[in-house]
Amino acid sequence: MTVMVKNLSKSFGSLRAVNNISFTVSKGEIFGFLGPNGSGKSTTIRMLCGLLTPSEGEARVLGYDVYREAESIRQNIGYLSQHFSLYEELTVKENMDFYAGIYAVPYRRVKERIAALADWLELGDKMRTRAQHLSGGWKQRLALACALVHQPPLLFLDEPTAGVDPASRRQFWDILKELSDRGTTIFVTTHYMDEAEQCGRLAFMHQGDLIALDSPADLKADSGLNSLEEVFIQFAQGGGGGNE
Ligand SMILES: Nc1ncnc2c1ncn2[C@@H]1O[C@H](COP(=O)(O)OP(=O)(O)OP(=O)(O)O)[C@@H](O)[C@H]1O
Repeated sequence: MTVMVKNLSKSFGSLRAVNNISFTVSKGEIFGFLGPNGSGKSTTIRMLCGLLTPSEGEARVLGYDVYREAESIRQNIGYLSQHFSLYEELTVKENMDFYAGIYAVPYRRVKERIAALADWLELGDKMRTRAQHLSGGWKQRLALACALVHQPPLLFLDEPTAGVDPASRRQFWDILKELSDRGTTIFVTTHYMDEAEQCGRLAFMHQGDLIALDSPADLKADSGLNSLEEVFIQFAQGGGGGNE
């Protein structure tokens, strides 16, 4: 099991941001994590990435315990958020080199690794371009390359396509699908329902609770609604139709 979460909670003072959630994610799955603003998605991701200590419950990521082995989790996962940090003054290649260093990619492997990623993500003719001169879609693609430079078996994406144009978003999802076909597990939050539709399973968060977890097709069938958009709105309004 790539991710195992059992009765996990996080409180900030009297606010219960994540309330007793449980689920598992299997290798190679594209797992969509949905919910309205403030429902606890980022807090959950931060706990699973080893960036925030839970208040209660259990979680293991790639077999590592989130309480005792947070550093191992951070070194072995890929993480990309909407606020991806590229070094604007550095070129595409220098950014990738920098992240290879952060993730301790063995020196003798760095060159081939970067060349393979550049080739696959079609960054080859932009290697000497400074990040600041790239468009939004290309910046995001470079950020993905940086997040993959250590070949993580699990990639966390927190609203990775916010502010990216539709064509680039579609290309980005083609890349995610290819990654998943190769066995990389993808854990992704999004507010775009066309993206949610591409996930194998979707989890819905509502005020810290996990209120539904199923495939897009079964979520629609069980609620009797035609679109994920409608399912989302129903869950967001009252948590109705959940399986708890
Ligand atoms: N460090 C913190 N201290 C206090 N409260 C926090 C902290 N981090 C998050 N919260 C609160 O916890 C709740 C859940 O927030 P979280 O960011 O996990 O939601 P989200 O589902 O990711 O929302 P969004 O879609 O806006 O990113 C919110 O009420 C938020 O204000």
